[in-house]
This record gives sequence, structure tokens and C-alpha cells, in this order.
Amino acid sequence: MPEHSHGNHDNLLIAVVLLGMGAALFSAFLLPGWWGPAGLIAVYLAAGVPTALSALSELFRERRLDIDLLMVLAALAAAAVGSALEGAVLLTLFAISETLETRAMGRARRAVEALMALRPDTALKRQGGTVVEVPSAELLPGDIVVVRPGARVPVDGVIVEGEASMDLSTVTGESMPAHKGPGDRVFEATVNLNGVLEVEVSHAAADSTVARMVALVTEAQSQKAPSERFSDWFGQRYTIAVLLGAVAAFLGFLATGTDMDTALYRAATLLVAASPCAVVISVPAAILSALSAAARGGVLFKGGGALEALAEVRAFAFDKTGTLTTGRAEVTGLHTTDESRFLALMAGIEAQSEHPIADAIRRAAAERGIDAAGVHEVHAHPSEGVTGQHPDGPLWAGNARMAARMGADLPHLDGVSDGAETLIWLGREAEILGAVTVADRPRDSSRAAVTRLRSEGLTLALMTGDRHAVARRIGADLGFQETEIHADLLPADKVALVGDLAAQGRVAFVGDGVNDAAALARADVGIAMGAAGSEVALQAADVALMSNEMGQLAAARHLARRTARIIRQNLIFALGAMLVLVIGGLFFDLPLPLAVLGHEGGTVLVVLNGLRLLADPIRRA
Ligand SMILES: Nc1ncnc2c1ncn2[C@@H]1O[C@H](COP(=O)(O)OP(=O)(O)OP(=O)(O)O)[C@@H](O)[C@H]1O
Ligand SMILES: [Zn+2]
Repeated sequence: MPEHSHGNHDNLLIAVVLLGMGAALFSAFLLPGWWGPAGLIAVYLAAGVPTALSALSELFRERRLDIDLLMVLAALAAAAVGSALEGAVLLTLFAISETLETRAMGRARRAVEALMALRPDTALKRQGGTVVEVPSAELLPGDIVVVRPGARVPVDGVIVEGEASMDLSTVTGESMPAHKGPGDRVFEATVNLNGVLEVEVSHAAADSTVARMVALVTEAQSQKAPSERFSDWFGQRYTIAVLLGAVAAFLGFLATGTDMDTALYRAATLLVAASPCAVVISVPAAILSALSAAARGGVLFKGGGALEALAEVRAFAFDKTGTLTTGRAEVTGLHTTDESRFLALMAGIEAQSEHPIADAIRRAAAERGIDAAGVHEVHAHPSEGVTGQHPDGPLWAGNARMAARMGADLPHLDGVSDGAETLIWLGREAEILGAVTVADRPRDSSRAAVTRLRSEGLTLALMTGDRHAVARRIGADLGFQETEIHADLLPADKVALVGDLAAQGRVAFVGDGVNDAAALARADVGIAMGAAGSEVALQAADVALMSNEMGQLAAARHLARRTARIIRQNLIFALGAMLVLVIGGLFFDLPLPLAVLGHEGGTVLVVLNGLRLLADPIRRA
């Protein structure tokens, strides 16, 4: 809690404060004795001195006026006019509420670190013919570990043998188990429900997905959201104003004939009544909780700013491939005279590409037992295709735009050229060697998510580098209207379109981090899907959905809006309470202990209200 950095009242100090307060009250109301003054001194020393010291050091070192200084001043003023007991009540309640706040905020902050505790300490590592138990931290990429049924996976890796249902909820927030088999990635801390797996380690424990999630959230929590910057700024200005106001009120009371002691007491009451602790802590309490709740549901916000921006988004723009669609394309047709040579060249030129199209082509070749030809000097041309050198001469593979760049005239292929599947041509300079159609299908969760966002009155857009016919087929399937579908886009076109949307309000761009980093960056909120295991997506976005579950999008937006609502509630409540207390102090002789109770009680209440977000069930929304 750097901004509300009340001194750290540790347990011992709190115990001394409570004991001292007990003694002072006992002496005041039951049996007077030396323990009364001793108790008061104990309270002032244990609660006041550490706070005063840290506030003074902040004042001189960072030139910041800590709100807590107001509390100490008020307590001293109370003591000066002979109301030391009331000053002690103030310090005691202050110390208690500080402790509660610190605990609560710590809980919100550490909710994500709890994920770390789920990582198994040891792993069963295969060594020759046997299996030995080793510390997970010592596993290296390439090691093979055995994961028994019911066990948590000790590292990030790829399954080499075995199949199992896996509970991925710790990473993705999805409660439905997923089936995983050879070649699939598995993540540290997820649970193998029923199979025996052999997993090849891909990352050391220190840079596993879970470790990176925790690091990202911790980083996010340390960043200030815009409204947080406001409440800080407000806290600073306002603290000075309160100090001056109390002095003015003191002089005012004197001028209107109040005696010295009463005037000082009432000024001290005002100091407490008007101090803005609750206002300052309203925002961080809500944001810390929301960031943690989201992360446990598999949604990583890169900071409070992303959370606040998402609450205000008016338009969602979607990338198609790998976002609305599964990104696992299939080759659906070959149009060539020599299929094996064609596929060998295609697989060769696409050997390095990470585009889903390339993956589909490589799989199609592998299924037919065709080896990829050796193609060198391969260059990717975003949104067009790839070029390379084969011993027989240069090669290119790509769409109509790529063909045009090569000066090739495209033949008309009946039922294909005007079909609704992605069409990739293979050519050598101006000569066409053949074509392949590739189709991808919408994710199961896309339609419901799109419908839901639309029903909430948001503007939607589909943006793709693919051709119109494909975009229209997928778009219509998902309920996009003709005018919302934009195809044949270059990455720069996506950026420009996002800019157009941004003219009407905040825009979120939802992508997969492949070829759309610029649009993700241009949008007010860049959201990456399927970020578990994809470094690019994690880096490029403001919000990363660990799973491929589109439903998380609406859930994340709900959490963001709920956070904004709770922040608003908190601010209104905090300002309202302050107003009531100040009016009480100015006109109704509000006793100091009541002002303190109202002040500290209000502060604790806004923290607890913020903490409600910690329970937000993002994964079920
Ligand atoms: N490696 C590649 N091989 C062949 N063609 C490619 C390759 N990369 C891109 N293309 C061509 O460029 C088009 C646009 O690609 P781009 O990556 O911009 O969009 P996309 O990922 O297919 O779709 P979206 O924009 O919806 O994500 C593809 O449809 C394809 O025709
Ligand atoms: Zn306070």
C-alpha cells in the first residue's frame, strides 16, 4: 500500500496499544490509578511514534504530506487541551483500521501468488530405465517426467506419451477438463485427472507459464490506474487543504468567541473528519482485488489502466484467424497436376511459417507421407504469403496479392476461385504451379460471445487479412452483419480501421498476437486470446485471456464494469461520509471519538467493499 503507507503496526505494537487503551479506559471509568497515564503514554508511543516517524521521513525525503500526519496532529492537539483519552481512542482505532487495511490489501495482492503454491515441489524424472524423484526446480528443457493420474504437472512441457483429461483451471480458468495427447502442451500446476503421461520439459520452472502469470500480475498491481493517480493527486492536495482548513477553523472558532481549548479540540475533530483516507484507498482496494480475481479466472490484465479502459469500451474488433476461428485449419482441396511434387514444394516453402495455413499444409503433406522439399532463403510477406529459393528456381506461395506482385495471372478455378475457402497459390515467378484450399472453423464459443456482446449494445467488427468470401462465410455464421465485415486487410489497414472506430469511443481489439500486434497496440485495449503458451500474445496485449474460451471476453468486461461501479460507490460513500463528519464538526460539536469512528469505519468499509471483487466468479460468467 505505498500510497497509504501508514507505518507498519506489527502485532506487538498493536498488542501494546490495546493493552494501554484497556488500562486507560479502566482507570477512567472504573478504578483510577497510575495505570491510566501509563496506558495513555503506551498508546501514544506505540501507535503515534512509528506513524509520525514514517510520515515525517516521507515529508522530508519525498516532499509528500502523508495523511497519517493529520491523525498524529489531531491526537497531539487533543492531548494538549487535556483530552488525552480521546486522543488515545483516535490512535487506537487508527492503528486497528491500519492493520485491517494492510491485511485486506495483502490478501488481495497475494491471491495470485497462491497459484505458486500449487506447483509440485518434486517431479518423477525418467533416467534410463528407471524413474527418480527430483526437485522440480532442477528440471531442464529436454528432460522427460512421468505424471501419474491425479498428480499436478510439475513443469511446462509437451506430452510425448499417453493421453489424459486435464484440469487446466489454474492456468486458463476453464472448469471443463480438456483431453490432451501426444504433441499437446501441458502447463505447470494443471492436474492430470486420469492418465499416465510422459512429458518432455520445455521450460525450466523459473519461466513457466504460471511463474510468468504471477510476475505479470504482480507488475500490474504495482502500476497505477488513471483513477488511482487521481485519488493520489487528490489526497496530496486535499491533505494540505485540510491542514490549512483546520487552522482557519481554529481561528474562526476563536474569533466567534470560543475559548482556546475548545477551539483547538474542535479543530482537531475537523482534521480527522476531513482527512481523506477512505478516498485514497477506495481505488487501489477495488483494483487489486479485481486484478487478482481476473488472474485466477485466467484473465491477465496488465494493469489497473487496462481494467478501467475495458469498462468503457464501446466497440470490439475481432481478428478472424486464430481468434474467432480455431486457428487449426485443414487442407480441403488440391488443384494441381502433380499432387506429391506440389505438396513437397508447398510444405518446403511453408516449413518455417507460424501461420495456421502453413501448419495445415505441413500436416497435409505429412499425412500423405510426403517429405518437404528443401527451400532456402524463405521470407515472409505479412498478409500475402512467403517467397523462397528451390534448386529448380525461385518459388512463392500466397494469395492473389502475392500473385499480382509476381506478375502472375490467376487462372479461374471453377467452384474454387469464387468459393468461400482460403485459397493459396504456389508459383514460380509468373508461372502458376497449383493451388490449395484451406478451411478453418469458428470456435465453439465464438457465436455465443459475439451474440452476448451485441446484446449489450456494443459495436462489433470483424477484421481479416483473408479474402472477402471467407470472411463473409465465417462472419455470417457468427452473426456479423455485412457492414461489420472487413476483409483483404493488410496489418496497417487493421490499424487504420481500429483508429476509425476509436473516433466514436473506446475500442478493444481481440487478436491472437500473430500478425496483429500493431492493431493490438493501436486499440485502447488490446486483448489476446489463447495466451497460455504464446509468448507473443502475452507480450503484445493489455489483457491476455489464457484460454481460448471466447466467453471469458464478456466475463472480463463484466468484471471491469463491476470494478468501475464499486470504485464509484466507494468514492461517493467516502466523500459523503467525509461531508457528514465535517458538517458535524463545524456546526454540531461532534465529539472527537465519534469523528474518529466515522473516519476509520468508513475507511475499512471501502476496503471491504473493494475486496468483494476478489470473489468475482469470472470463470463462471
Ligand atoms: N505463410 C503463408 N502462406 C501462404 N499464404 C499466406 C501466409 N501468410 C499469409 N498468407 C496469405 O495472406 C492472407 C492474410 O494473412 P494474414 O496473416 O494477414 O491474415 P490471417 O491471419 O489469415 O487472417 P486474420 O487477419 O483474420 O488473422 C492469408 O489469408 C493468406 O492468403
Ligand atoms: Zn485514516
